[in-house]
Amino acid sequence: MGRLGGAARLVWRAAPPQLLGYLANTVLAAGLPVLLAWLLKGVLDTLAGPGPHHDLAWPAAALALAGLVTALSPHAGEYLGTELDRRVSLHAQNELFTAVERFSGLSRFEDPVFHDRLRLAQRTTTSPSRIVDAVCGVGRGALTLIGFLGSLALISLPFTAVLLVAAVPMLVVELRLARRRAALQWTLGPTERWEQFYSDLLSNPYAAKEVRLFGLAGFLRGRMNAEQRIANRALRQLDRREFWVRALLSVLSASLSAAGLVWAIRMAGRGQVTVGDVSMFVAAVAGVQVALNGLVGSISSTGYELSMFGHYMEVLHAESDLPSPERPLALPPLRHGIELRDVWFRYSDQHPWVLRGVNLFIPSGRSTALVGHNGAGKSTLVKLLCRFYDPTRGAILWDGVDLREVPVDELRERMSAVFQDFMNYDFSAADNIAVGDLGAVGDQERLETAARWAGVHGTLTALPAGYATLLTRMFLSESERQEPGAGVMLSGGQWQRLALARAFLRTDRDVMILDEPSAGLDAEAEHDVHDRLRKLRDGATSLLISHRLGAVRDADLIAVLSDGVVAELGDHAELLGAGGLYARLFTLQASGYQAEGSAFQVQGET
Ligand SMILES: Nc1ncnc2c1ncn2[C@@H]1O[C@H](COP(=O)(O)OP(=O)(O)OP(=O)(O)O)[C@@H](O)[C@H]1O
Repeated sequence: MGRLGGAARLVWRAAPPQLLGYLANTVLAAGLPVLLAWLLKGVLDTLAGPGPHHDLAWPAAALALAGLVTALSPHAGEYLGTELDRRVSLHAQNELFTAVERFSGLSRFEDPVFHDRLRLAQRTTTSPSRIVDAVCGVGRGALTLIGFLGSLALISLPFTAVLLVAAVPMLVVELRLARRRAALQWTLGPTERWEQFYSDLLSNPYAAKEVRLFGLAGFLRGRMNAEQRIANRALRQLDRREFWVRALLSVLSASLSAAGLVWAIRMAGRGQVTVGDVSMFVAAVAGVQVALNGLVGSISSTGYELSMFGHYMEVLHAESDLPSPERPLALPPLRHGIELRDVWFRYSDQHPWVLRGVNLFIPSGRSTALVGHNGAGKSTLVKLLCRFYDPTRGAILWDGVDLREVPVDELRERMSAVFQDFMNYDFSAADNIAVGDLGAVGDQERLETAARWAGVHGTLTALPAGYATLLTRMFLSESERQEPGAGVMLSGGQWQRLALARAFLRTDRDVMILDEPSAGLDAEAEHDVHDRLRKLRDGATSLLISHRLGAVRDADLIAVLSDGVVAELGDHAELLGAGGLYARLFTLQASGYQAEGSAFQVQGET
């Protein structure tokens, strides 16, 4: 009932006039067949009586009018139903993604169960209008049924009772089938996700290189087909079961009608009922059966749609993945620094520990660097700083205030970041930068300043439409595709610079996080970017992660993450002197630049 109420409220919020129109049409459609049958009986009985038949003009006109409205009503219903669908779908989709926006962390997006639920919830955004449709179908069926049952009962009460009793197993069976179908949709979730994954890989331009070079297409297609076969097998089983059950029920209902018809004809032959009664009987039996079938179908599809709508409601009412503080504290501007106090973290209870008691103070106004082997947990630490997850144990304190005590949006407003796995948006170059701060949309001066900082301004101005050039060819219309230079693909390093420009839009923020900001850049560009970053980080609070140790050596503080803890801490000279992991890695990297007998040395190293 809760889901039914939820669906009804949603439809009412989305399209009140369309809903009222649809309901009115439903009532009309329900009453018309009964009215038609009675009018026809009246006309036939009058005709069968002694003539002349001057009093037939009005019933005939009413019959014609009822016939006309009967003919128009389904079209009106279809139009109103489709319009209702459209409006409800838009409204429901908007509500769904507003709810998804509430999940401020990342864990839900990494949870397959959540993905299955979201996929079904997206698919059921038209469910509310279908539920209304099905409930209307129930109402319409019930009204028609009552009308015809009343009419049939006047002719044969026992036959009416038999028809009604025969409907009970039909209803039970249909409800069970509906429940099975809804359950199957849920069970097939992982299969459908795999299938989607393979089909995306086969058409994704970013995957196309490897798929072609390694000859993966046939392999992926085979796996995709295998998943589809698994789903088809399960669906086919259910379809077969539905077919046999429904065939059996149809035979039952057809036999009943035939028996009734034989009985009515014999009665008329004996002169015990009129011709009009026979016509009424035939119309009523057909009407009752159609109405009963419709009613049972509507009840079962209401059940199915309500089960599916449950996924939508679950997403809508799911708790946020990050608990929000009951009495949030204001986040002060960072004065002293951010402290990680005995931070332990693992992605879930089933995952191993990534951080095992990290203690680190990131001082305000200073540059800190974080280094360590692949998989040491550097990016994880960054994600904790942005509060994409909460520490499993321990706390992160912003000038002594626990990050869990402040509104997460406020925290993120204070940060600027370039992530290791930054996004390439299929937008224009200008919008690709502006997403770093939506306040900069259309502010060409700000965008250009950020692009200059990232050293990408020249590249962007040289594009066919400058900053307005679309950085994709995926969304161009047929005519746009013909234009030379419409939709340009950037190189990896150029994308990296755009990601940097995005972060540079936020230089006024309290903390700047740079996770491998120069990974895709050529040597000159890397040198240039780090030069700029050095200037930018001077006097600002920043955290730089880089495997290029030459780039982190200027940091005021370098932390080495190893085995889930900060194993070494100090500036470049101190860490080199300590002769630990940092010294080993630095020396190893530096040796790569020192060709034997070459005059080239890593800057500052002798
Ligand atoms: N979303 C996730 N779910 C589960 N495990 C994860 C997730 N992200 C990372 N990990 C695991 O956490 C560990 C630390 O990963 P992280 O990305 O933080 O390392 P890193 O130090 O940044 O590595 P790299 O230098 O290669 O970028 C790895 O073992 C990784 O497999």
